Amino acid sequence: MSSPGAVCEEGQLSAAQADAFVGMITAFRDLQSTLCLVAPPPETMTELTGAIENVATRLKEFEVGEGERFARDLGMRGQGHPVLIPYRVTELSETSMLGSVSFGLANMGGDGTAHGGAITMLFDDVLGTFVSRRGQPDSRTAFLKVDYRNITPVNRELRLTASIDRIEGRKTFVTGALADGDVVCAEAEALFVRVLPPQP
Ligand SMILES: CCCCCCCCCCCC(=O)SCCNC(=O)CCNC(=O)[C@H](O)C(C)(C)COP(=O)(O)OP(=O)(O)OC[C@H]1O[C@@H](n2cnc3c(N)ncnc32)[C@H](O)[C@@H]1OP(=O)(O)O
Repeated sequence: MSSPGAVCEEGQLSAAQADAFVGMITAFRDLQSTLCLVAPPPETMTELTGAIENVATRLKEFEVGEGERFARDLGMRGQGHPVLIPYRVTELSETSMLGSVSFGLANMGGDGTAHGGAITMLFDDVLGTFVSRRGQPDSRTAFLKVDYRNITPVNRELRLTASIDRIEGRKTFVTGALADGDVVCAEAEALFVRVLPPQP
């Protein structure tokens, strides 16, 4: 499966490495989504479990230390991580961000709608990355409040916004929203606190 074209700004990977890694992650996401749709016979599941275990065993040959792991290269906005939700940023200023996101079948809770936990994870990642780039690097989520205003459909391009509302010392207060056209799906409010050495 081909990748959608990795965004690797500020990352440490070359374009070729990023494209190949995102291609692998995209194939893995397709596997996760497909697993949510099927009802195979037991012998087929046993056979395929072996195939999946073989892939994991092969990949373990390439384990590296924390600073060298491709999935840690967060310049790829969720694209380069097997569990995070990939999103795109279309406009970025010092205090605001506009982007888009589409939840996949692997993020579904039920009836074609996104799982609430997946929505919260998206906000944590989007707002945390935004704060790190535009507010204060090395910040951690102190609190994250999410209001689920309407159902969030999967397999649909949604509008994603974020803004830094104020910075007080180590504290950055930020808000975000997810919308399907004119319908607000969810809103988030969060505080990120810059950690002090020797905090990990
Ligand atoms: C380029 C891409 C890069 C990479 C970008 C990375 C993107 C990924 C983002 C993911 C982010 C995460 O998920 S991070 C993982 C989830 N979060 C965590 O694990 C954090 C666990 N908690 C902690 O480590 C700690 O509690 C901290 C660091 C948040 C705060 O501890 P601290 O440093 O000792 O600070 P502390 O004195 O307690 O608080 C400092 C100030 O914040 C306030 N404060 C602290 N917690 C709260 C709170 N829950 N609600 C209200 N206010 C709070 C205090 O009142 C105080 O205000 P005042 O008295 O000064 O006024």
